[in-house]
Amino acid sequence: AKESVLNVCMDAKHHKTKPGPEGVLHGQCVLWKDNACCTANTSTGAHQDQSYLYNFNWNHCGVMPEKCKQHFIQDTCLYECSPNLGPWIDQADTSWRRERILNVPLCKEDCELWWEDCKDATTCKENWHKGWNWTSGTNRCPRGSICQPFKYVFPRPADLCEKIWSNSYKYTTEHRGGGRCIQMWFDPANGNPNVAVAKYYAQNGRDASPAPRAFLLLLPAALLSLL
Ligand SMILES: Nc1nc(=O)c2nc(CNc3ccc(C(=O)N[C@@H](CCC(=O)O)C(=O)O)cc3)cnc2[nH]1
Repeated sequence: AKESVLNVCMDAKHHKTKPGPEGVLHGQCVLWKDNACCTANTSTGAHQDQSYLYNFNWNHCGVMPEKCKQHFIQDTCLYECSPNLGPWIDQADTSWRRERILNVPLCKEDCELWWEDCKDATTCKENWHKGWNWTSGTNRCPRGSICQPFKYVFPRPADLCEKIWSNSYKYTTEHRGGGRCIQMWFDPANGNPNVAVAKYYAQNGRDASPAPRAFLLLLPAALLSLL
């Protein structure tokens, strides 16, 4: 098992160097207060429009509906606070972060509810990491782009979850509670379910998924049958 990827924080813009308890985390980030990569300040920023975190403007195509914004806040909390994303940490080497997350297997329900609650919100871009007009100090739609409902920009839930943050997430058909996918939302009364998910992927490889694994197990028999 690759223990080194368990209980770690990525080397990015606002992350702590090591996870640890935080007395108070704000609002939706409270789920991570027993063990977090974010500070209280970062958790507060996660809830603000155009916070100091990235000066990012959710309302770049009109006001983002509250039910949609909740998912973006939860995404920010997971991204900034989770100590269980180690198996998916990758080099980023951009101006604002050394490391990023890549292909975190997001639970089907979390992705689908995010899409459902945002399908009528509007945006002008598919990838929110790059290509904005920042001349005003916050991100505005670049020339030539048009504001459209999410359901046209991201026809399926997978398009939203995967494309919006440059493949931070991978859409999966794994279900919440099954221990094979990362949950953006969970009930902290039952502990953090993502601890076991990170452990599983640390042991089995971050690309572990039932179909390729079954294939790999059968591969020796298939090769022998050729002799
Ligand atoms: N799940 C998840 N994964 C992430 O990677 C993530 N990243 C952010 C950070 N968001 C952003 C968005 C834009 C810029 C930005 O400055 N974009 C510039 C290019 C900067 C560069 O690449 O050097 C631009 O061109 O718009 C920075 C951070 C927020 N939530 C996330 N949530």
